[in-house]
Amino acid sequence: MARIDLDHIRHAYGAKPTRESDYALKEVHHSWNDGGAYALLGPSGCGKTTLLNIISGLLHPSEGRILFNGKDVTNLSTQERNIAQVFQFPVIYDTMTVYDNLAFPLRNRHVPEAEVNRRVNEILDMTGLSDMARRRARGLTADQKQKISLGRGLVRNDVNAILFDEPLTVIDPHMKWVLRSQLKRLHRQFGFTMVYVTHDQTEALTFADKVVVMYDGQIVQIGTPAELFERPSHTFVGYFIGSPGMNFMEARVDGTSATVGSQSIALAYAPAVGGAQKIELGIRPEFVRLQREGLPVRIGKVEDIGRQRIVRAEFEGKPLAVVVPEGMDIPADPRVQFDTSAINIYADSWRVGSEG
Ligand SMILES: Nc1ncnc2c1ncn2[C@@H]1O[C@H](COP(=O)(O)OP(=O)(O)OP(=O)(O)O)[C@@H](O)[C@H]1O
Repeated sequence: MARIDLDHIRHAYGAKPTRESDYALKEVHHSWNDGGAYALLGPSGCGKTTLLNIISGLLHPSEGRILFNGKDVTNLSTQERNIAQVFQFPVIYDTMTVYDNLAFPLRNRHVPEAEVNRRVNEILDMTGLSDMARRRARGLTADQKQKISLGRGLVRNDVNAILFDEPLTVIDPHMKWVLRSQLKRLHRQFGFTMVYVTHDQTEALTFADKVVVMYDGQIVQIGTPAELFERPSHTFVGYFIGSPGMNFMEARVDGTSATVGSQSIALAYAPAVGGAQKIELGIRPEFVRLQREGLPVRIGKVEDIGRQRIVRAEFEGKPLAVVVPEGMDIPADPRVQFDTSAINIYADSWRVGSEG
């Protein structure tokens, strides 16, 4: 397993990039821990696959270096980097049996047959494919084939990293959940360095120790699920993580007080907003309360989503989502209160800490 250093990596698909917007991947400079489980999360086109392909060696970055355990592998092929990959669609040998497909990566490296047998049986068990071990892969369904692909990715224990590119797309929803939990268990057991690309936040948050949120060719935050929820570094993270996402309201800030429209809201700290052009107050719908006391608000639609309700309200002429937990009443003429400790302040889209 390996620690992965991304050293000032940039990538442009076009020949002579001149402007920042020419780069599909803007500067990425990070270290990923040996044995970490990382999810690359972001919308379509944000650069996830580009970054994954740079790590795997399918793509040579326009600029920068990539290191595995301190060794520069930028010019090495995928095979020389010794990594396993699982793609969105199955990559298997149709004419081989399920067993032989799983054994292939091990036999290729001359692993003793007794060890091959032990590891293949473990993977067959994990993927629920034991009953069809002796069948040829050709006749299997798409999700069974994809389970073989996953198994082939997991069967070796000597790889530097395992890279997954939206591997569960073709798997049915229940099996998705099962495989995700098994991946997590395997990770705990064997400590593989895993990088998992997805645009599905549930998938990312349940799989990873660290979620790498990408937006417009940049990594905007690397954090635990709790950090992404409580302290989004960028407004995109606030908006993208959570359902509904964070509320953002344009504000003015003076010391420990923010003003939204004509209302003043107390802050827990004095944010260092400097000369920012746009200042926003961000608060998750879970930390907004509808009570008898507080600031004026207009209630719009109330959506009942089972264990809680989402209230679509208007605060100072701007939309405000509020999550009302089960068993909590909405008063007849409600006013709104913001949980001070849950307020984040953003200057030109980036979260700012306290002054001084
Ligand atoms: N081979 C290519 N040639 C030119 N541009 C490309 C190529 N591959 C990707 N791009 C562009 O680079 C940007 C990043 O694409 P990338 O596939 O890395 O994003 P992604 O986050 O993986 O998206 P998706 O979730 O849709 O796979 C996009 O604007 C895309 O159009």
